Amino acid sequence: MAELLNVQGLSAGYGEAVVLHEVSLSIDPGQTLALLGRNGTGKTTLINTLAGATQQHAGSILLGGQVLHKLPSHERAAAGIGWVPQERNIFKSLTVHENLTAVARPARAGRASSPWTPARVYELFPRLAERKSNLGTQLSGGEQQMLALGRALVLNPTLLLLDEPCEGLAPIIVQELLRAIRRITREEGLSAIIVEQHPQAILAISDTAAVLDHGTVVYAGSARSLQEQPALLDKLLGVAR
Ligand SMILES: Nc1ncnc2c1ncn2[C@@H]1O[C@H](COP(=O)(O)OP(=O)(O)OP(=O)(O)O)[C@@H](O)[C@H]1O
Repeated sequence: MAELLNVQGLSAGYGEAVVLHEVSLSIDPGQTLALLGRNGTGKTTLINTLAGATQQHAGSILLGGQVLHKLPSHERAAAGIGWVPQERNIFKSLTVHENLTAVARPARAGRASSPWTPARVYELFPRLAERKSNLGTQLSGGEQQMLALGRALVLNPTLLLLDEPCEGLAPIIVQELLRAIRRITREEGLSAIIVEQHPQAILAISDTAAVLDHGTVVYAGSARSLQEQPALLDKLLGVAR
């Protein structure tokens, strides 16, 4: 099967500072990759680099065979990247519905599953349907995260980049979001890279995993295998046992 995402020798950072060192990874169509690592190891920098929001020094990024690393961020969205940054970046002065309709774009030709529309986002997150006319400023943290995810979905991407989607949210909302993410990836077959602080929850809904340390990949392999080796996982994440 042809890879969906192929990253080779990626070095990137901020200005002259290099944070990622020769990162290589790949994702097959329909697969979910859990991106793990201690604080400050470069997870957000890798997500932002794929989205075109850092200084890339070396390496290549191909999505479905298309060269991404030479494109500016907005053209990467058009090429199929659905980025949900850590800051969520919703338009706070627009309503929920305006946030969704402002960015919606038709699905690519040849797509197997139904395209994402604002109506399908409301079906995924009934809370957003109830808040349709509310401004972004009037939403809870969980609702903002649902809207940020909905906004990425209506771009009809081929690869979702989710940076700590559950950060700072109440456990009941985390469960709701994880269920939605599982539905999007498992049932709809959308590919995703997910950064999360709670490895077990995210490994359980991922096919593969990559662990970063000091900006380099120190584990790349099956999510289940990592889940079944808690001692290795703790070692890679620097957790004392
Ligand atoms: N805008 C920036 N300018 C300069 N350096 C930055 C910037 N953002 C992050 N860094 C540095 O890059 C390194 C990696 O940070 P990054 O946020 O990618 O890590 P992370 O693994 O996502 O951490 P966390 O789990 O805490 O979010 C850190 O040393 C950080 O200080």
